[in-house]
Amino acid sequence: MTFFLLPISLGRSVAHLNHYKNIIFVFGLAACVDNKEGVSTQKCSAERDCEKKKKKMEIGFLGLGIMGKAMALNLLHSGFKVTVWNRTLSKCDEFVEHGASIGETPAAVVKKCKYTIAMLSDPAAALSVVFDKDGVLEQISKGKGYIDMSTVDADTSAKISEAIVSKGGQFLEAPVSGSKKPAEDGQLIILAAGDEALYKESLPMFDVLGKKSFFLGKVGNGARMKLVVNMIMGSMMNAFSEGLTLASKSGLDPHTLLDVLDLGAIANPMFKMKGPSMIKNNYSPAFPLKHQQKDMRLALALGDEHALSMPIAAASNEAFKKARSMGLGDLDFSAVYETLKDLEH
Ligand SMILES: NC(=O)C1=CN([C@@H]2O[C@H](COP(=O)(O)OP(=O)(O)OC[C@H]3O[C@@H](n4cnc5c(N)ncnc54)[C@H](OP(=O)(O)O)[C@@H]3O)[C@@H](O)[C@H]2O)C=CC1
Ligand SMILES: O=CCCC(=O)O
Repeated sequence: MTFFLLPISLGRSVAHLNHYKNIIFVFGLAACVDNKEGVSTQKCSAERDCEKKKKKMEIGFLGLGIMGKAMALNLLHSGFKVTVWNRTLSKCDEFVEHGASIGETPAAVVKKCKYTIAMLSDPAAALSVVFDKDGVLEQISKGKGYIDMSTVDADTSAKISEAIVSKGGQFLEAPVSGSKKPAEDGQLIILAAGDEALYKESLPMFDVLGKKSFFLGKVGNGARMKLVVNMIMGSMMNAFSEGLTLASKSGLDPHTLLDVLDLGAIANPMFKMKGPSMIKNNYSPAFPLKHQQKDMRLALALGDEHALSMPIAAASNEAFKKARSMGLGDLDFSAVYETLKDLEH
């Protein structure tokens, strides 16, 4: 632990508090705590050095959707210099008032920045941003790193990695666990794999974006881990929806079901957070259902590779597909609950 004097600053917004999330106040002294697999803000000998390091890091950010927006804002509020790009370019404008620059194309962003992060919807988007005209590949070169944090399959990640490395660049996949709120609060769980040197260089950024980073080895392992986690999550959401529906059909109060669940062995943050809004039919999107169905599909493809029978995941995928066919793809993935109500009529 490194101790240093810190001026006490109160009354900041949550985003600004994110700077200090690794800092514990002890009688006017503060300690940088290592909570990131052996690496964290303690790498800097003092907060002053961390700030200098951040200001020197020119970071590109591609994809300002639900997750990308929160992540790019956290980087900006933590003192990084950030250049943003989004396919719908007008979404970049609001970032300028937070100190960001705008890049006209992915290539322009990579040209300007030593490190570029991408947070895009799916494999097609991740490939397009790299390989299409004005894409990342046109400007990636030795000394530049590309960090794809989108949820994609291992093959997509490998294709991108090979292309980046063939141009002399470094590649890291780093999908995340955690949704809109953890992204806003800098509390994501980062599942990185690929170039280990780039992983280590990325830790000052990951310290801002997440609460824990894992380095999982070769390219593809981050994607695989993420798909396994989301396959479990999607299956749980379907079991939960069936439980809520069965409780209602049986004349039980679904709120009481939530209370019972929360006290027992299967209590979990997802039931606790999503349950009350599901009961109110509120599906304001944190994790869009279309992305959850994409993840189920990709996880099932991973199961195919290993001839693994996954009947629960397969049934859950069908439910998410049905929800998409009902026009619910842009709502939160908890809207899969609606498919059961549809069956009631
Ligand atoms: N939301 C969540 O809770 C979580 C999401 N994820 C994953 O993170 C990624 C982003 O998710 P999220 O932010 O929710 O998604 P959004 O749908 O909110 O944003 C998707 C982003 O991808 C861009 N995009 C889509 N298609 C293309 C394309 N062909 N070319 C270039 N850009 C494209 C969109 O641009 P445009 O604005 O122009 O449409 C937008 O910036 C996904 O892979 C998702 O699975 C991971 C953890 C949690
Ligand atoms: O990919 C989305 C994951 C959402 C979550 O972990 O809550």
